[in-house]
Amino acid sequence: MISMLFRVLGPRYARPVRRTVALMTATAVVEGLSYALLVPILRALFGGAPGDARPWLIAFGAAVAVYGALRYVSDLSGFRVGTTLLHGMYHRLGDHLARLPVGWYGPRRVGEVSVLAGRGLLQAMSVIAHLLAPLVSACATPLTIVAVMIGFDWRMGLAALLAAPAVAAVQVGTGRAMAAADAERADRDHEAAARVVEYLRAQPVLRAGGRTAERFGMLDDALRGLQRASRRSTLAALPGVLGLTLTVQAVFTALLALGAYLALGGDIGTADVLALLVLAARCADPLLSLSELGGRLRGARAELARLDAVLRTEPLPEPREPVRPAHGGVEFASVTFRHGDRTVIDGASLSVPEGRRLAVVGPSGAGKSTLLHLIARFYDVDAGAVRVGGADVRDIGTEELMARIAVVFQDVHLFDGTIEENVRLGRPDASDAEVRAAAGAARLDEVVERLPGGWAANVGEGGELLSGGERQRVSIARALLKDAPIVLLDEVTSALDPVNEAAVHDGIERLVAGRTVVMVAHRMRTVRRADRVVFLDGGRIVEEGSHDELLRRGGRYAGFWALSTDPAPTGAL
Ligand SMILES: Nc1ncnc2c1ncn2[C@@H]1O[C@H](COP(=O)(O)OP(=O)(O)OP(=O)(O)O)[C@@H](O)[C@H]1O
Repeated sequence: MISMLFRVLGPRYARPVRRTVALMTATAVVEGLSYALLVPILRALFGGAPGDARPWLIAFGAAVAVYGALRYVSDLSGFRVGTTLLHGMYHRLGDHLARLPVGWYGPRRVGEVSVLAGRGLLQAMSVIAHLLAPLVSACATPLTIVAVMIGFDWRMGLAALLAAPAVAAVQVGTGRAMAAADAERADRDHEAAARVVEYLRAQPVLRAGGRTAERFGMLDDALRGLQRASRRSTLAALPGVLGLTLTVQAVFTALLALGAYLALGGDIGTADVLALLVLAARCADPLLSLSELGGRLRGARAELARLDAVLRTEPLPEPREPVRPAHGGVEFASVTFRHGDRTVIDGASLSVPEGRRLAVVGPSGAGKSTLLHLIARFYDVDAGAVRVGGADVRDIGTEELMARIAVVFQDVHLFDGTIEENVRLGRPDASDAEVRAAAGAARLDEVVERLPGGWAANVGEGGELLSGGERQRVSIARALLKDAPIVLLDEVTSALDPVNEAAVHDGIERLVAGRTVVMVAHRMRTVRRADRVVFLDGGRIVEEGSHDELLRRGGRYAGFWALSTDPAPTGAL
């Protein structure tokens, strides 16, 4: 666990943690040594010379004061390192998430990562802020006490030392026995948290479906699963707690018996036995606290493992010697791409010369959006190559590639800020006039005029205060502002109202003018804008040509349009 902790922390934070652990160990040792002074004190008090106890009592007071000061400093250091780490880890996780391939962000990931970044990170980092000091103390203080006992009487000391392997064995056994129950509980916990997020997000759909009073079955199941897993994990912990208590008591009883035996044999004085037993009793508390600490540590370890898994997910490799694309053309050379076992793009080859437009058409699930994602290198291909400007996208630096590509996808995400801030994301250093011009070209200015607050109007979380068509206009304005030579367009499938439809159409016309365009087209009107069309089915390009050629050929493409335009009125396309 310690190596996982240091790996998660990274080299920058490992050193302050090591320093804090050293300070905590020193504190625990001083605590143990201060207890050691009880032996001469008790010896003097019960050995018939109580006056001899005075200097030892003063030394004990001084040792307790040193311990108190060290404890304060080490607790403060643990707390400070914990909070600094928490802050640092948020940044580390955030930076790492920003470098992960966009394709990594599947629908489940959002719930998972939000739980991890919130509660998970807190729990993982609580190891340092709250668990490290008691853990170090629970191990180092008893060991120091045992070392002192060996110094006073090796037989009693060695007998006490036997507790160490016994306690370690119980702890390791409990950890192993609990591993499955703990992992299940942590999984259920994450599942339930993700379902709560899903339930909240699904409110509009549930209400529209009239399921307001009804409970969300999947959430109920997840919560029931969590309850069962928690019960199993609590029950699984019981033998460990009991085992630890019995072990500690057994060792203490053995020490008591050994002390009595030695005292009766005259090998050791009664006062010494009493003093050593008091020392042994001081070991019991920290040892018994191990069972509670163990449970909390296991919980933190599960979160640490999740954090470790995310941090170990490799970002797409950056090229060592990046290549600059020579032009704005796009090419697929025998590209195969799989999602898990499933081949989503199967040996696709195509070419879009600079300034030309390619429409991608095909049934749902054919792989159309994936084709666009591969151009923007959301994922790396499994075979073949995707080239932009003649260069393999894997050989182009991410920034360079992103600078050449503007995307307008169906699900537009807006940040909770003003319209202007959202448009400016396309090119953060654009002048106000450029932002206004792009917004005008996307007919976003009409939306701005209507909104109270105008340009400063807030769009709400995810752009919820704007309609779907209005959000599309923001996305088009962003792409226009970016002024990239290649445009990837995934056409909105849902119907827009006539005003928005016309505005989005106008905006897209301006956006695609003079650029290389690859667009997923769902409407005949969009396809007509393209120079060439590929018809994709099951990840394969089954037909390719101009719209008119393909219609004349009477193949899959012609059949597809016949089917999708009938019985819908052709005017809608
Ligand atoms: N993250 C993912 N993990 C696993 N499979 C995925 C993932 N994303 C997409 N797929 C699968 O890949 C296939 C192609 O998906 P894609 O979105 O490219 O199709 P599409 O032609 O754009 O569909 P539509 O027109 O319905 O949007 C689908 O069967 C989809 O289920």
